[in-house]
Amino acid sequence: MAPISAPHFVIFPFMSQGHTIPLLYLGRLLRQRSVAVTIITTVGNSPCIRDSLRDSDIKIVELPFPQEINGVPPGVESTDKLPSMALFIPFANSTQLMQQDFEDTIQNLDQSVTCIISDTILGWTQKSAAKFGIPRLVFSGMGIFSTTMYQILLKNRPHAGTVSLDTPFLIPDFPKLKLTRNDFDPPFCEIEPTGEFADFMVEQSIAMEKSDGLIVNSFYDLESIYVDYWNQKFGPKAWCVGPLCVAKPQCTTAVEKPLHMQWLDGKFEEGEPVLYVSFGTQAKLSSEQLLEITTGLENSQASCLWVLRSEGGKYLPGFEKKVKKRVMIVREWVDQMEILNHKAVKGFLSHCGWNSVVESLSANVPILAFPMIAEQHVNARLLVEETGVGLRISPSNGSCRGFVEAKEVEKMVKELMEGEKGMTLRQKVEEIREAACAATVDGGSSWRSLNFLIDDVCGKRFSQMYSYSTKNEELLARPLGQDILAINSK
Ligand SMILES: O=c1ccn([C@@H]2O[C@H](COP(=O)(O)OP(=O)(O)O[C@H]3O[C@H](CO)[C@@H](O)[C@H](O)[C@H]3O)[C@@H](O)[C@H]2O)c(=O)[nH]1
Repeated sequence: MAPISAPHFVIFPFMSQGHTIPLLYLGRLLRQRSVAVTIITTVGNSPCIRDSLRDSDIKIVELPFPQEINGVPPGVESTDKLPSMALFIPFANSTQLMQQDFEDTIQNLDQSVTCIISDTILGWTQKSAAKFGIPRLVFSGMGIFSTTMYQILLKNRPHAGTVSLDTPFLIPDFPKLKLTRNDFDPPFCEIEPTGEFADFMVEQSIAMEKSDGLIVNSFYDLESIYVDYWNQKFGPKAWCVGPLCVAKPQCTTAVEKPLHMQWLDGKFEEGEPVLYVSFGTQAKLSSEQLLEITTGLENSQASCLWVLRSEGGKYLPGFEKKVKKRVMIVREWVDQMEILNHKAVKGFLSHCGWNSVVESLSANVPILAFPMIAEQHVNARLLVEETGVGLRISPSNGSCRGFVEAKEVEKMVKELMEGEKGMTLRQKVEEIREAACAATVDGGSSWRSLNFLIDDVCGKRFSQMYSYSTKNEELLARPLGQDILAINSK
């Protein structure tokens, strides 16, 4: 009889906070199902990952990050530390130089590899997976609505006849949906996208199509028609296994509450609702835009907790003094989930990065959308027009993309925090939160989807040996018999 061996998934996140954090949660969910997990990362990113997984037995393997990459300062191994997003392509392309080390690692791990889960931006890993005959599942970090819209744009070109970036066009098969080219980030807003970014993304897209599945940090009820559509028209098969943030462990060690959490406690005691403000880890605001936002927040009279690290310190000292009682500015990394789940937080002024979206909805917090880059404008459409869980701040030029004035920020913050529209949103957000919870508990759609995914990758054998449960934290997948055959002997 072959040796007993449980499935072993190798997870290789892209070096970017918004792409890594959800995959660490996924690793935890796989561990809860008795799947062995190895995370591949770089030397520079590993301390952070090790710290975040310190309570877990997930294995972490470090590979050296390529050196002397055109324009990328030495030591920068994560996109949020890039001095400019213009360096994104050299940074992302340089990861291909890790291929040999990655393949050596795959071959030399103690346990044979059942499946590779890697980021869409690490498209080259598809070739490595194919070389060893290992299934590769892709993770892009995006929701399936935006993924589908980008794919429709690429394949069906519904925007081909538009005269301007703001001319609305219909989306085939979705007659109620209208988008503009400005919903898509450059170069995809062009009718014929060209250049190194376009070429790079087409390459990643081809690698995705050759892969064995797409893991989505979402849940079926949130984007059901787009999940079905994707699975019928495109592929690879989308597995909605989120919100992955449900796997975030509770902090059990007694640590002193950070000042901003104490401030939130105080606001809650005063009965003062708080707007949480954060624009994620990648977007950069111009100092002019920052000034409009600060003025708008100040005039709205709302209490705000604003996480603002690198952007425009130039304008903020004065602002901080003026609004000291109502606005708390935090300049370091925060536990965003903890903030969103605080009882005082009643709204989120957000850039609509997908993780922030799912975290906010899971915490029952409606969103005031201020999209900036990447697929965030498309996410904002989903939240505001498709799902009714958000309001949107509109630029003054009538487009969905452009400069936002202070009076618009003020008006929309008031509407979200005190207005009727804000009230209506809250009911819808509550419904979505309930659906998100239902999806992830035992028997829910995401819970089942992850179990089916494991079965699918393991050739249906795993569930015959294990009954899944996420309730027992000690032994979450219960072996039904002792004679477990090798699931993936090489
Ligand atoms: O101080 C902080 C700042 C961020 N976060 C976390 O960092 C993640 C940020 O992710 P996201 O909200 O998606 O923002 P970005 O990092 O900007 O996301 C990039 O990646 C996402 C996933 O692909 C895309 O949806 C976005 O458009 C893209 O900008 C979330 O889990 C946050 O909870 C913290 O915990 N503390």
